[in-house]
Amino acid sequence: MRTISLLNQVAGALGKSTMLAALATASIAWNAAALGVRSSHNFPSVWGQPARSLSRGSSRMMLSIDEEIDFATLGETGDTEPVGVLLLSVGAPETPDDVEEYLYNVFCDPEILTLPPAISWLFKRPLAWFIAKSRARDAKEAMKSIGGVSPQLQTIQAQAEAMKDALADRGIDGRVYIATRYWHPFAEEAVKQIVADGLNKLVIVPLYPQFSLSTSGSALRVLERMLYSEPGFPAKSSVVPAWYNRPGYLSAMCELIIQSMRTLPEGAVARAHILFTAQGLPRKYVDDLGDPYEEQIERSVALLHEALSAQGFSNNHSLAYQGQFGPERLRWIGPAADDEIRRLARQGVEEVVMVPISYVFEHMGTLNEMDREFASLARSCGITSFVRVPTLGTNPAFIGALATVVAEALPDLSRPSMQQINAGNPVSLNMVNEYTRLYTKDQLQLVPQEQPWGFTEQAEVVNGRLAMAAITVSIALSADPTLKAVVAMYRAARGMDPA
Ligand SMILES: C=CC1=C(C)c2cc3[nH]c(cc4nc(cc5[nH]c(cc1n2)c(C)c5CCC(=O)O)C(CCC(=O)O)=C4C)c(C)c3C=C
Ligand SMILES: [Fe+2]
Repeated sequence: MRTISLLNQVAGALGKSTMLAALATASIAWNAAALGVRSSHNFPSVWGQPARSLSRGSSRMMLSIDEEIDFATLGETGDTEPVGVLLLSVGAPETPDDVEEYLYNVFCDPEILTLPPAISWLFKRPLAWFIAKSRARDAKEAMKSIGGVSPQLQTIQAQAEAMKDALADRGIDGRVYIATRYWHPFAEEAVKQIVADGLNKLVIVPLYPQFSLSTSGSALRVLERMLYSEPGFPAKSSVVPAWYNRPGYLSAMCELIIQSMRTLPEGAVARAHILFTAQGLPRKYVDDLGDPYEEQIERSVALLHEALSAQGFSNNHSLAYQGQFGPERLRWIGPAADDEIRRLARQGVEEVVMVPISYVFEHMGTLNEMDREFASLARSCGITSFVRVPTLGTNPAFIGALATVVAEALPDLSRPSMQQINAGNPVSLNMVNEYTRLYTKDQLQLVPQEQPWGFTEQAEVVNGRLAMAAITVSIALSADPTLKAVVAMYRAARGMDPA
């Protein structure tokens, strides 16, 4: 189980019993804090999560790969009403000082760290805090090593600007907004602006070419809740969950790959091995939750290889994954990129062109992991030429592809949902919900909500119990009322050696 594995990871560093005691103590502190203290920080997109996921289990969305869609025939509405375009991404800390809080937000995401609902409300925030604390130092160092700032938001802002122009070129009055999952601007901030701007139409485009529950899925879940709970949320909205197979994306990628290949020493181009890399994902997402990410990554590679071959670059190629973390036994989709580099070197490969296919902006994973760690590993293994293909950024062909993706979504928006029902067409379950009012605002509030440091009914009951327990324990330990003593008692009670 993912959760247990992460617990084990932390436990590995501290010793299981110490960690349990620390967690229990943190939990007491947290719940005690819930008696009236509210953080000065606001993390709307984290706090807005229901404790129980709305669609865990077998009803998970599974995207099928449909090669038959003729994208060129979509679009063309002739409608001049302004359209909101909401770009979704991960978000990055602005400075090294933000790192801990940012990681806390990441690990509060139930799509990243999933706890059983029965204990989630009690342990999730202390556990997220604990993991964030234990990862923060390395993450801060990594951030400092790339100049102390992640270029992510700046690039997305430039992408948004460029998209506005590309949409205008297509006759669309697009207003482009940004929502990042774990840092500002959060989805709530973006939606507030969209509502204030009075937009009636919205196309949501995750800046992830391939769909994963852990990325686009998580961000869309937040927006789905807002669709039902935010007055003024654009009445007509559409999502493009994945665009890894769009011709514009593929040709922009090919262009960048070929440019990088041409920087290789003369004569080496044909010999170079193209190593496609993608962000890793715990195998459990694919095997147990039906995450289509791995399948879409593999399809991206096949399509890119096909497109490159058509331009005379039918080089040997392979696929590997990066960014894995956690304990050894947490299985990730593979192979891992570092293992693949070693394997290629063992086979005598001397030129490697590494292509990141799941990111569309530079960030820690490209600037630190690829440019420093993988490049130095490749050198030490005897690979003489190692070239990393840049991410798409504001590449005009790529921005054009995204603008086309938006244009293609417009006919969907201009068809009111009731029209579909009246026409007797099949519609999504969401649309049925809309019309049967399965989700009303009141009903939504019945879903247990995660709260920041404020009151929840559960927290109040537990606060009472935990406060009593804490008072009892501190009286019993009045000679030495410290965590160390609590841990010692805990270990003694379990018949363990002293820590
Ligand atoms: C189990 C944990 C994680 C999964 C699964 C995951 C999937 C995933 N992530 C990206 C792209 C990015 N992730 C970023 C940050 C980030 N992601 C995780 C964890 C998981 N991601 C963490 C803990 C963090 C924080 C940084 C770190 O400690 O590594 C970023 C932003 C980085 C930056 O701007 O500096 C990106 C981009 C994809 C595509 C993906 C799909 C499976
Ligand atoms: Fe990530």
